[in-house]
Amino acid sequence: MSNYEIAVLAGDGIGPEIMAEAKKVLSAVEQTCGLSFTLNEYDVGGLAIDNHGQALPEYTLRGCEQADAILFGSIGGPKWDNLPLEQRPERAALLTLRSHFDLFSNLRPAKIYPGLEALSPLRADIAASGFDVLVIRELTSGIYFGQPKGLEGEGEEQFAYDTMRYSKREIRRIAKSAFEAAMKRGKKVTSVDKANVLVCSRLWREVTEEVAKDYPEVELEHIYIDNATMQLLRTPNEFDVMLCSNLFGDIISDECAMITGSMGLLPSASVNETGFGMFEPAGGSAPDIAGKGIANPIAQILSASMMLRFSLNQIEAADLIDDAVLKTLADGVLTGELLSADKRHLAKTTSQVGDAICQHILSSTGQTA
Ligand SMILES: NC(=O)c1ccc[n+]([C@@H]2O[C@H](COP(=O)([O-])OP(=O)(O)OC[C@H]3O[C@@H](n4cnc5c(N)ncnc54)[C@H](O)[C@@H]3O)[C@@H](O)[C@H]2O)c1
Ligand SMILES: CC(C)[C@H](C(=O)O)[C@@H](O)C(=O)O
Ligand SMILES: [Mg+2]
Repeated sequence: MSNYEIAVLAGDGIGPEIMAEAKKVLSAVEQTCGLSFTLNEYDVGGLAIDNHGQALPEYTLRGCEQADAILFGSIGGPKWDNLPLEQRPERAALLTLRSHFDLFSNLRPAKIYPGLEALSPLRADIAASGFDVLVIRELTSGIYFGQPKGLEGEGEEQFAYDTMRYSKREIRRIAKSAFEAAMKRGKKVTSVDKANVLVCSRLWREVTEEVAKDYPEVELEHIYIDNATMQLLRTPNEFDVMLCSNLFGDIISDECAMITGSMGLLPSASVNETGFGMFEPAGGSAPDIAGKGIANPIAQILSASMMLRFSLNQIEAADLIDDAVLKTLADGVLTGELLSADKRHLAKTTSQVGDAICQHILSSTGQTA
């Protein structure tokens, strides 16, 4: 029997609530697929600041290094918002983990699920035309990681700046990820940039064009970021794979999440060149709903599925989870944010949605919870 060591970093806000459901799902997968998971839990983020004085304690980092994969919840929240940037959970833990493991390739698949078309803010006839986009976001460079400088100057002349930088090597490897993904999907890459203004974007275009030559079957188109945000709403089914730099991918993926109906539906995989990865919802710790048992656990559960698919090569188990999620949504077992105001009294809790997904997994082999 294959046994996998998973570093589980639930984090803050809704993190522990939705992680509890992903753990249940992994347990259902153990019972049905003959796999075994050792889930090692570590503090991270604000919780780790409170418990250990730093957002990414040494024991957490070592635990991640020893694991086969990292399952991450979400971090941050108002309690830690006033810390200096370099100590905040987002920078000190999340960005450090991404950089430490060189998790440059971030996959964020977004689609409108059957039966949930009415949830999309897209116009009904446009939503009916379909939406199934894979955002490929460069995750370890760009403006997030350019040399940060302290404040300089005085008074009204005081200034701050962040530096956007990209090397050809960094652009080439993320572009390859996008073309490889497009080969398995709709054979189209839309590269998002701001090449009418930014030097980094000019280089981005040049290198992307070079990479495209190795993939003659894949159509490459370029689009400016501002236009991309608009066309996503106007002609969403024109997109297949969207290749984005770090900041543009952050913004585009939140827009894609909302087109599907909820931030709570968007999973993500962040992988390096060896296939090692960290898997986490694209959304955050959602302080506005934390502690109420109403967060949607699906993004976290689908992130566990991406972990099985992309890092552990357990395709059958991943398919089983994805299928169980589809069935649960089709059954109308939905958290409140997926329901219109007049139907909100029918909302299920985080835990009820997790249970329903487990039930579908177990019943696939005739077991019951
Ligand atoms: N990967 C991460 O850990 C991560 C990602 C994004 C933001 N953050 C952090 O999270 C904190 C809150 O950020 P924010 O409010 O800008 O973004 P957010 O993604 O936490 O929340 C945005 C909106 O989406 C909703 N939402 C998010 N996840 C949901 C879910 N599973 N189910 C239902 N609704 C959901 C929230 O209720 C909120 O209305 C900040 O500290 C931010 O830096 C962390
Ligand atoms: C929390 C923040 C640093 C992070 C990012 O910007 O990458 C988040 O928004 C995301 O999308 O994963
Ligand atoms: Mg984001």
